[in-house]
Amino acid sequence: MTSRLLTPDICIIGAGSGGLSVAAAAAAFGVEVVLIEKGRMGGDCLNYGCVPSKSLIAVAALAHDARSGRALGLNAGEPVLDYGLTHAHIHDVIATIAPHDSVERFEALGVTVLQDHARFVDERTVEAGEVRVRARRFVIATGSSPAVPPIPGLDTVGSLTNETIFDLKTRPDHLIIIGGGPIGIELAQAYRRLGAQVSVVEAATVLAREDREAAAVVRAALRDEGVALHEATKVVRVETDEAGIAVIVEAQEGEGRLSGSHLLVAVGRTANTESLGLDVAGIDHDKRGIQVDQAMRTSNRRVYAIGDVAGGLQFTHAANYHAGLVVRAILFRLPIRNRPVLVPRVTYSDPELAHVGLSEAEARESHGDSLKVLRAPFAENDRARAEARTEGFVKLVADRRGRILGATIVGDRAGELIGLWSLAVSRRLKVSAIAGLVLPYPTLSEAGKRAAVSFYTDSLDNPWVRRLVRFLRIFG
Ligand SMILES: Cc1cc2nc3c(=O)[nH]c(=O)nc-3n(C[C@H](O)[C@H](O)[C@H](O)COP(=O)(O)OP(=O)(O)OC[C@H]3O[C@@H](n4cnc5c(N)ncnc54)[C@H](O)[C@@H]3O)c2cc1C
Ligand SMILES: NC(=O)c1ccc[n+]([C@@H]2O[C@H](COP(=O)([O-])OP(=O)(O)OC[C@H]3O[C@@H](n4cnc5c(N)ncnc54)[C@H](O)[C@@H]3O)[C@@H](O)[C@H]2O)c1
Repeated sequence: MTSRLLTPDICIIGAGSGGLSVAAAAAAFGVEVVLIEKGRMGGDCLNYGCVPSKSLIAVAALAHDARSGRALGLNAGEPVLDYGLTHAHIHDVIATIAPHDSVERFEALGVTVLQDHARFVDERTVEAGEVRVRARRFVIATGSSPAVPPIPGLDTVGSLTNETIFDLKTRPDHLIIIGGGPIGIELAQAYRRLGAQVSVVEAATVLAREDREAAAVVRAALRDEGVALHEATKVVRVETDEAGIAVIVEAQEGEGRLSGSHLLVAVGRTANTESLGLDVAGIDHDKRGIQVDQAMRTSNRRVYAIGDVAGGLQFTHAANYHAGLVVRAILFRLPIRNRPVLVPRVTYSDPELAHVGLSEAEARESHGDSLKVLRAPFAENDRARAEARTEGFVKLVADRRGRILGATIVGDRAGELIGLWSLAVSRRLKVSAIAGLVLPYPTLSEAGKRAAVSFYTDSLDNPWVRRLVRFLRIFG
């Protein structure tokens, strides 16, 4: 077999969130780029992740709003679901975005797109089908796949993952979900709101990576809506039964059995490192993914790894952030440093749970007792009251001088509210910057300002401040 040799400046493996961002930016600067994708352009986020899940969540939110209007005097009746149309909506949204990530668009930008499986054959050559690519730099952006836990019976019952659940054309009657991370929780609430019975089996606690108080608010909302949460529960085995699928579980109370129509496995991700030829290319990797330094460089100095495969944060905007860093390094040879603390995250449950910067626990480790924890509950925010969305709070952590170290928001539209705090953390702002902001009334963002203002609450009782105010009165 004769193979064609390409010698671009940059070769990117994987056309998902990370790879496409590198390709688009490099092509915009007129750099020669080869992009290799073995599956669907757009990767997980577009096809099996963010986009379909948020489209489903949007329909579920409409159903929930229709029901919750009753308490406010608006009875729209019980919503009637046509899941066929919900399925169509999900895939219409994917189809609307797909041209932006398509082979056609990238070729029009000047990128050579190869639709094949890529693997390294030596330290500076990648093979994709009949093409060999020798590039000045390589960027591995191969993402991750759903992890498969070693649960007896799992391979025989026909379970779902994020790669298959959005293809269902009918709504599950009883969806059992193994795993209470962001995937499990977002989809549990969505299917429950669409009328399914939903049970979540979680080995530890739901949303365990999040602030405990904030996760408790989401947990309470899910329970209120009728999601059955089984925490600290181990899956012993799964088998088929007359309902469809049975999950045998073990908790402190003893063994139990959950019977459902469908089973979703959402227990984390496995980095896509297999069959990439990493060892022949001298690229170190382990169970978490490809090992990179702070500059996203692998043990092979020609090769960078970004996004889910790089073993750190697994978010679309994290992959985009990594992409921006490596473009700066490869094109302009600028020094770069990956700073995960700047990357916000949002779980799109309702209420949403958003976070950026240090958590309270992390900040306490580095700042000890001098740490200031500032809070404002949405129950005291007028817009939240008007909209009957008073659950949740804003929590800030600041050092003793008021520098903002981190923010957690749980509540309605928390994902939209976290942007301001991302700016505060990345620009090392002090609470005074936010306390001095003029914000429109009535908005949810005022809760954040209120938390910032509370930094000064102590000074209201401070005798020196009071004395100063009395003294200044002398001047008329
Ligand atoms: C259900 C779900 C919901 C999510 N929701 C959100 C969300 O709301 N917000 C958010 O920020 N993140 C979300 N994520 C995470 C987000 O999807 C990922 O973090 C993001 O897609 C990672 O981008 P990436 O470029 O690293 O990988 P991907 O987007 O997965 O792209 C990797 C690409 O590489 C290709 N590839 C792999 N191996 C090879 C090879 N050898 N040769 C050629 N091509 C290869 C794959 O086919 C794939 O297209 C969600 C994930 C899931 C599963
Ligand atoms: N809104 C978002 O940005 C968003 C949404 C979905 C996914 N994601 C990304 O995708 C990643 C993967 O999500 P995920 O929810 O699959 O993973 P996760 O690792 O965040 O959570 C998996 C959960 O499954 C539990 N678990 C593991 N094995 C189990 C078992 N055998 N039985 C019961 N429980 C078990 C773990 O304790 C954990 O709580 C996330 O970490 C996130 O980075 C992001």
